[in-house]
Amino acid sequence: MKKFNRIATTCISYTRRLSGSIKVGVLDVPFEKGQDKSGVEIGPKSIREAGLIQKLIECCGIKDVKDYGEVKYLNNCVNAQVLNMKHYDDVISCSRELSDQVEKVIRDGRICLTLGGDHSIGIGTIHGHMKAKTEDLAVLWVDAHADLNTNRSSQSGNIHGMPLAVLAKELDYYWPPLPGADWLKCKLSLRNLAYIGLRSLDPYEHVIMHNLGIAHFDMFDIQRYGIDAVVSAALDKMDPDHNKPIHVSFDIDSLDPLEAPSTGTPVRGGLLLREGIHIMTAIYKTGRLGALDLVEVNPKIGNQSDVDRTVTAAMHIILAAFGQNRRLVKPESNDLIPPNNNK
Ligand SMILES: NC(=[NH2+])NCCC[C@H](N)C(=O)O
Ligand SMILES: [Mn+2]
Ligand SMILES: [Mn+2]
Repeated sequence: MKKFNRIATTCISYTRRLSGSIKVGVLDVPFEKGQDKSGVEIGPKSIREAGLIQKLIECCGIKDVKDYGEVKYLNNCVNAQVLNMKHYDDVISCSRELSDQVEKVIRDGRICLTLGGDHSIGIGTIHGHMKAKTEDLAVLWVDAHADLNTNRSSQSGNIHGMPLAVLAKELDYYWPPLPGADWLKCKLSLRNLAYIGLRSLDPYEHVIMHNLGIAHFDMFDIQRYGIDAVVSAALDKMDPDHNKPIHVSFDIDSLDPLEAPSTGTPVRGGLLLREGIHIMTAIYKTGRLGALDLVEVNPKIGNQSDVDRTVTAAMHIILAAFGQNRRLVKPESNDLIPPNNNK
C-alpha cells in the first residue's frame, strides 16, 4: 500500500541513549475557553501533583528540568469577536502570550513540555516553536479529532476544534480577517503534518483532509498495519528526509476512553495506552523532539478512579517521550541474584 511504501526505515532501529543530555522546560497553560466544559484548566495541576518533575528526573534520567510555571495572559490584545468562534478574544490573547513563552523555553536550549488546557493552545505552542526554530517543523497530531475546522465549517464554534486550520498556510484563504492576530506570522505547511488516531471528523474536515492530501493514520490503519508501521510511516510522510525538528501535540482523547475517561470529547474505539507509549518512544528515538503538548485532561469529568487513570496515562505518554525505558535490561552484575541459603 502506497501509504506505507517506506516502512523499511523503521524508527525502532535508532538506539541512541539521549536522556542524560536532554534539557526540558515545563509550561502550564490552565486554559479552558476553547471548549465548553469546566475542569480542563486544572489538567496541568493534576499532572504536576502526580509527580511529573520528579519522575522526569528519576524515570528518564533527565538532569536538567526547569519549571517555567503558568502562562498568564491579559485579555487586552483584541476587543473584537469573530463569527462562530467562542471566546475568540481570550484564545487569541492567551495564544500570543503562550507563543512567546514557548519560544523562550526553546531558545533556552530546552525541549518545551506544555501541559494544557484545551487543544486551542496548539496555536500558541506550534507558533512559538516555529518562531524559535523554523517554519519548516514536522508536526505529529495524535488525536481522535482533526481539529481542522474553520469558523465556517465548525458545528460547535469551539476553537479547540480549529487550531490546525488557524495555523495552516494552505487554509489562509478560507478565513475572514482575524482581528488582533497580526502577530500570527509563521504558518505551518500541511505537508509537514501527520495525524495518528483519528476517528471523529466533521464533514468538512473530511473534505479538507482529502483535497489537500494530508497524511493521516486512523484506527483502521493501526488495526491493519500495527502501531510500529504506522508511526514509521507518519514520520516518513511529515518529514521524508528525517531532519526537521518535531512537534508532537498529544490530545489525551486519542486514547480509548477506557484508558483515559476524564476528557471533554471522548470517542470510543481509540488507542491503547500501550500504543500511545509506542508512538512516543519512537519519537524519542528520533532525537528530534522539540516540543510536546499534552492536552484535554479534565479532572472534573468522571470519578476519582477515572481521573487517576487518565492522569497516569498522561504521565506514561510524557515519560515515554522523554526516554523512559520500559524494556527488559540485562543486569550488569550477578550480585543482584540473592544467595541460595538452603544449599
Ligand atoms: N481538541 C478536541 N478535543 N477537539 C474536539 C473537536 C470536536 C469537533 N470536531 C468540533 O470542532 O467541535
Ligand atoms: Mn480530540
Ligand atoms: Mn484535539
